[in-house]
Amino acid sequence: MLVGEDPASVTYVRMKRNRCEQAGIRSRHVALPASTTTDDLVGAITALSRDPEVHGILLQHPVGAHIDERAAFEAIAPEKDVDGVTMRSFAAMGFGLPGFVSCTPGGILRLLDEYRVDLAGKHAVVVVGRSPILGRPAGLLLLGRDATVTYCHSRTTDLSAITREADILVAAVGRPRFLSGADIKPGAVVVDAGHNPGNVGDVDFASARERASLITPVPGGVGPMTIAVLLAQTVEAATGQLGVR
Ligand SMILES: Nc1nc(=O)c2c([nH]1)NC[C@@H]1CN(c3ccc(C(=O)N[C@@H](CCC(=O)O)C(=O)O)cc3)C=[N+]21
Repeated sequence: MLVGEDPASVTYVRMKRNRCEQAGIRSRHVALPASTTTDDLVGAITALSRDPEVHGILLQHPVGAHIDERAAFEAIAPEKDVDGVTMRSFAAMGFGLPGFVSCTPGGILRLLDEYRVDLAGKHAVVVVGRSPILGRPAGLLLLGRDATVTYCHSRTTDLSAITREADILVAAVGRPRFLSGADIKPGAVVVDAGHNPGNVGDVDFASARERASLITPVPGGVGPMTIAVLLAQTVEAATGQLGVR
């Protein structure tokens, strides 16, 4: 689902739908005009929430500034919240209870697990931007795995001094090449969750790879994991709703 015509958003929606198709999951793209109001959007999502043919709903963030995005997210039925964006999903994740997680943070954890990155007791620094579905939930998931979590942001004093203490550094700022080798502790694991125009991450890969023991590239790092988690949670939602498990 899409509000407005931001070209990056259009690309992401297309990628997600392609991957659904490859996985045999039918997808419906509900493109709404830029003039859509909060009421229109909540109405459209409520209809999908009630539609028994639909098992998962993703509202592509960000929506236009004139729209109450939170109200729109909350119109997603909890059992269809495959992107983990509702307050209920967020709270469950924060409490370490089962439920759908935000796809990018979920993908980051899957990636770290796959590469056997030890999290317990490690200092994880998450540099957050303005996305409600990325940095904050990523920190909560890391906390749930017993990492010592520090959140940094654009107003953090001496950011680099903190990132240089990170065993695991998650960049989720949304600013191209915001972090580089000088901000990284030698041997750190660097996760670049940034997606900026032109497929540029939040980390300057060339200098960062000199210091990091493991580092995710952009493209080909976190992005495909986001989509993998989306598909996995959609299958889980469908099997749950169809009672086939
Ligand atoms: N409610 C919501 N949930 C999201 O998960 C969400 C969203 N809104 N809004 C937009 C961002 C962006 N996003 C991406 C997912 C995959 C790639 C991805 O797979 N990228 C490829 C790039 C492929 C290419 O263009 O070459 C890669 O990193 O390798 C990128 C970006 C999900 N988002």
